[in-house]
This record gives sequence, C-alpha cells and structure tokens, in this order.
Amino acid sequence: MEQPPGGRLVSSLLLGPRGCEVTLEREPGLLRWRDPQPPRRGRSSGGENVVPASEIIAVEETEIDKKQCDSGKWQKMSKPHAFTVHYVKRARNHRWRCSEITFGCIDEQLCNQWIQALKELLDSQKSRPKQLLVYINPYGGKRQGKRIYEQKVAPLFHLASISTDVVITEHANHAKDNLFEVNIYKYDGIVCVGGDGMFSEVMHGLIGRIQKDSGIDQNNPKTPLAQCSIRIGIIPAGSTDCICYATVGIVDPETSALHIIVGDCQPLDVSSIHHNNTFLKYSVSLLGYGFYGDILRDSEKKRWMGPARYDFSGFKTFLSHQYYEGTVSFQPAKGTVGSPRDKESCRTGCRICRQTKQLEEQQKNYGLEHKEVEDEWKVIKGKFLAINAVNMSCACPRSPKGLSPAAHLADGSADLILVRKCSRFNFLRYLVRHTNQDDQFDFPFVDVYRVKRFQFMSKQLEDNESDIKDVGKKRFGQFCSDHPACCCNLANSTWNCDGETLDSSAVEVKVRCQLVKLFARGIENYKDETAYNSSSNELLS
Ligand SMILES: Nc1ncnc2c1ncn2[C@@H]1O[C@H](COP(=O)(O)OP(=O)(O)OP(=O)(O)O)[C@@H](O)[C@H]1O
Ligand SMILES: CCCCCCCCCCCCC/C=C/[C@@H](O)[C@H](CO)NC(=O)CCCCC
Ligand SMILES: [Ca+2]
Repeated sequence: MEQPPGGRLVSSLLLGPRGCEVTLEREPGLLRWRDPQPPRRGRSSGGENVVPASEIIAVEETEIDKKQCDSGKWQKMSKPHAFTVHYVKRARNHRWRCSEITFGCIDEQLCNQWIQALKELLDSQKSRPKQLLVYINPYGGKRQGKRIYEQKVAPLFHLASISTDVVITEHANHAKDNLFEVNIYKYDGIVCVGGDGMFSEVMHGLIGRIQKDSGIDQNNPKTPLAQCSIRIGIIPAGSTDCICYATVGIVDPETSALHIIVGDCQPLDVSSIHHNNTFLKYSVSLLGYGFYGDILRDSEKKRWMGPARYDFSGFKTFLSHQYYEGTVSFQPAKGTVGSPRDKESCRTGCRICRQTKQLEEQQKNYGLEHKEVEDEWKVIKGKFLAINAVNMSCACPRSPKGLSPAAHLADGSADLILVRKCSRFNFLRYLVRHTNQDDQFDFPFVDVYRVKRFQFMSKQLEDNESDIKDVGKKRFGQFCSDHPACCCNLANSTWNCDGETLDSSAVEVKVRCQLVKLFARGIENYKDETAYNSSSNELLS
C-alpha cells in the first residue's frame, strides 16, 4: 500500500477473483479502479472507473459468504476481508442508479484503513443532508406515493445514514399547515412525495413560515422576500411532475432520492401573485390563463380518473376553442442575459443563470435593486386563447422540451407566452409543437417575452370596474354587466397556478430570483466535459 503525503491511497485489492489497482485521491476526492476482466469480442477491457467522492453514497464492511470464499483468490486468504462502496451510476436519459462494488483486501488492517479513509471523505461532504422531514401524499398521481417511498426511497436514505421524520398527509394543506408548527430549523431539507401540487403546498408552507419568522408581510407585493435556505426535495409520484422533470431531466423516484442524498442544490425562481395588495399564491412552473386554466378547471372534477383526466379535459378544452379578452401589461426583463428564442437550454451550472445572479448582486451593491419600478411597461390588449407565464421550461413527459424550451430555472425572469385568437387548426399546430422539435414561437399568432413582472385584467373585469357603481353590484364584479339580473357567468377563464386554480382572474405577478432551493442540479448535459458517460462513469475528455 502506498500513501504519499498528497493524500493518495493506492492499493492492490481484489475485484472478484482478480487483482486490481484501486486509488483514492483525497484531493479533489476521487475513487478510481480499472476493470480487470479479460477482453471479450467486440468489447474493450480495462476501462477505468472514476467515482467522485460527491457521488459515493455509502461504504460498509462486507461479509464474504461461504460460496464466494470457496471461489477464486479468496481461497488463498485465511479470513477474507472486504468492503463495499455504493455509488451513483448514470444510466440513459438522466437516470441515476445506486451501484455497488466490493473490494477484497489481504488483511483486516488494510480493509479498515480503506473504510476509514472513505468514511472521512464522506464526512467532508458538507452539503449532504443528515435529517429530513418527509411529507407523503398518498392520493397523488396513481396513488402510489407511500409504496414508492417505502420501496424505492427509504432504503436508500437508510443506506446513506439519513434520518427522517415522515408525515403521511391526511388532507389537502396538511403539509403546509404542519410547516408552520414544527421546528423546521432542525432539518436539512423538506421532502415531498407527490406531484406538482404537493410540491406547491410544501413550498407555500416553507416560504410562508420563513416570511413569518422574518416578520415579512406576504400581502405587500413590493416587499423583498426572505430566501429559504432549507432545500426541498421532490420524489415524483404525481400526474404531471413537471418540476421534477424540468430540474432533474427524468421522472424517476430513485434518481431523485440520489440527488437528495448527494446534497445537490438548484436555486429556483418563484413568482409571487397578488391582486389588490392581497397575496394569492406562488408559482414556479406554469401560470396559465385560457387553455391551461380551462383544462385544470374541468379536470379537477375528474380527479378519480388519475393522470388520464388531463388527456380527457385537454381534448374537451381544445374542442371548445374558447378565447378570452383582456389586457396584459409587462416589464421586459432587462437585467437578464438570454432570450426565449435562444437555441441553448438551461443545463447544470447554467452560465445564463449564474451571470444574471451576478448582475443582480452588482445592482444591489450599487443600490439599484428597486430601479425596475421606473422601467417602462408594455401594454397589449387582445383576444387570447392562452396566456402562459413560465418560470422554467415546464418540460414534462408529455412535452419533453416544455412550453418554453429556453426558459431558465434561476435567472430571475419568466417567459410570457401570448397565444392570440387563431383557427382551431393553427392552435392544434401550436400544441403539436409542444411535443416535437419545431419552434413553438414561430407563428404569427404567438408572441413571447422574457419578463420580470406582469399584470393581467380580463375585459369583463375592466368593464365592470368602470360600469358598476354601487358597492353591492361590485361584489359580483365577475357577472355579466349587460344583463345584471341574469347572473350568467361571463367567459372568464381561471388561472392554472402550478396545477391549482386561482380565485382571481386579475393578477399582478413578480418574479423573485432564486427564492427557494431544490435538491437537484438542473438537467445534466452529457456532452459537457465534466459529465460522465452513461455506461461506466468515465470522464468524457
Ligand atoms: N391526504 C390528502 N388527501 C387529499 N388531498 C391531498 C392529500 N395530501 C395532499 N393533498 C393535495 O392533493 C393535491 C394534488 O396532489 P399531487 O400534486 O401530489 O398529485 P397530482 O395532482 O396527481 O399531480 P400533479 O400536481 O403533478 O398534476 C395537492 O394540491 C395537495 O394539496
Ligand atoms: C395533439 C397533441 C397535443 C398535445 C398537447 C400536449 C401539451 C402538453 C403540455 C404540458 C404542459 C405542462 C405544463 C405544466 C403544468 C403543471 O404546472 C400543472 C401541474 O402539474 N399541470 C397541468 O396543469 C396539467 C396540464 C396538462 C395539459 C395536457
Ligand atoms: Ca426563470
């Protein structure tokens, strides 16, 4: 065994029946070994495996059973000693798996030395969570949340020595209310097992609690909000799981559990939604009026159908081809680097998100953070089939590129997509482009803007606000002003806010740059030279 001062441990260990040189570089923290198997036809042998310390899940001493002991080189040892390293292995389509490798040692002392060195390396990974609070929605998606957690996630958390407090929710808002009661500060993260709605609930609980503890009034749309340093983890078990897909690249509980274990951190923009100085909701994925609002309103009555409710209501809403009149006003994002028509997407370590954050910090240092108040507003009146504001791409299994493929997770802006009244055929062409490689914004009836703030007011509300004079009528402001007695609900849509409906059709929206953090790292770019290839964790260089 060689142990030079640089902190490198090199030993000849056993991998099955064959010997193999294994190296542990303490700085920068890499475990390396070379596959010893003989060459097979059509396959090269001796591939080097490199596992960064940040992707080692656990190390443990291994009992060599009788069968293994009687075979190969183990036979030559009086009492074999071995240790197993559990680590992240990348598979296709951004999937992560927990893989393991067992190394045999000639004596107990060498085995203990390796185990100790690896454990010390694991202890030095400071961003890893040790204690988590887990909320499971047993009724989300296909109602598999509890099973998914118990079978796929809990064993991994146990392996990684993470302790958990688990709450199985009994009703909607259980998790949100609970977050105002428990001592959240003793946890390194909050995990939600469910869909986008469950994430939204946990996020509202966490943001609300942090603001309460910081003495910040969420109803004031101008107040800067306190950032949440406690990360949120998502174990996908919902119907759309768009936030998981757009931040990890796949909807897969095991992959998400591994991102939590290794302590990933992905900041996320959050939009705050107000009306008349009243806080309504926060949104991280889609805030949609018209088409997506109507799908949601219809699908809520069909929750019993599970995820298929969206296909049913989607088809019905498409056929209804309803458009809505109103006024959209917005402030174009000036402090951001990218544009919604970029070809480049937001990926792990995104340059655009980093640069935008730096710009924002520079502005803060020069006391210019409130400069946006004076920035010009652009006003668009029209008839819209859909108004979609997205803080991220909104990629999901139904739409692998999402509603705005170049939107960024953490650039402090949202992409505002206006789909004006057009024929059914053209609207279908637009929807089909959600699912293929063609440019969704390359239509004369679609406009897209990168914004920091926007407002919307439906025509009915505008008319009512100017028409209705007495207070009694104003309470029924959303009813038909031409026929005050008939109570027919005018064609107002509702807002779909991350899969939940909003009570008001008039909204004022402001993007809060990187308000929350997730246990994720954005979608990895395998072509990136710092990424590893899918078959052997080898560095692509
Ligand atoms: N025990 C419970 N009973 C009923 N509703 C619950 C319970 N726990 C949570 N909820 C609510 O269920 C809603 C939907 O849950 P969730 O997001 O997990 O599934 P989904 O709607 O099928 O998926 P998606 O949001 O991805 O479309 C959430 O808004 C949450 O508030
Ligand atoms: C003929 C081909 C037409 C195909 C059209 C497919 C379009 C799919 C786009 C999906 C966009 C999802 C955006 C994410 C929204 C989530 O915040 C929200 C909560 O989970 N989900 C929905 O509102 C559920 C929305 C579901 C819509 C179907
Ligand atoms: Ca954004």
